[in-house]
Amino acid sequence: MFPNPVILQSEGLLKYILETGVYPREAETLKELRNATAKHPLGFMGTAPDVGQLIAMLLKMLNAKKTIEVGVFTGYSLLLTALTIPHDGKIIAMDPDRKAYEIGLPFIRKAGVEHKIDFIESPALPVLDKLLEDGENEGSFDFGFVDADKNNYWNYHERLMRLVKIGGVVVYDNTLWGGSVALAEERVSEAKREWRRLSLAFNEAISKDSRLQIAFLSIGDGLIICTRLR
Ligand SMILES: C[S@@+](CC[C@H](N)C(=O)[O-])C[C@H]1O[C@@H](n2cnc3c(N)ncnc32)[C@H](O)[C@@H]1O
Repeated sequence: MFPNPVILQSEGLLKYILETGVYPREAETLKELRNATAKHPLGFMGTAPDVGQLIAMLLKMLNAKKTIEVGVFTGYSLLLTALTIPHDGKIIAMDPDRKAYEIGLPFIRKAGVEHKIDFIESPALPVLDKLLEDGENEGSFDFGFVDADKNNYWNYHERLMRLVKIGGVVVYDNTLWGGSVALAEERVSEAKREWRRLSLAFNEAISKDSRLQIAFLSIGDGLIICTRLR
């Protein structure tokens, strides 16, 4: 999500990073999608552009061709992924909110990458289960990005650990939940408490998961990058 309370960096520092190294290199269609999304009633809750830059680098380093996207919204991270993977790459993307996806669709079309996207209008869990029913999908994905409902993060994790190949990467967004994970509960607004609790539980569980190598970062709203080791 973006903009967000910045966790360990001042707003000035983030502004400096974005203006120096992120916005000048951001694809025009991504910029346009981001601006169009700002008019959404919920504002721009898409992936932060600096997180997007990191994701694009990971995708390139992995030579990712087949990816999963859980939580599309208007498609900032989806378009970013589609622009980064090769011409014959494929993204299976899921979100129950088609209306939001349609706000970003003109920019996906303009970028000429729609053919790489299989958008499924549905909550993600049944889609991931369906993919797993076909044994051929197990261990076949290079990359997954999760930016959706917190209460299901661990359910997504269990499934993605089977869908992503050994050596593949899964990235979880919003793992610091506005910095609330580092605050005492009484200092957090009622509205944020439940997802703070879920974030704490998920972060602890993933930190103990011996199947993974992880990098836990304070970029954007908090990011955990996991490599499947076995
Ligand atoms: C923070 S937004 C995703 C932002 C997106 N990555 C981007 O760059 O614009 C979270 C999205 O998760 C979606 N979502 C909520 N529950 C979901 C579920 N059960 N399965 C899949 N997506 C879900 C919401 O509809 C919303 O569009």
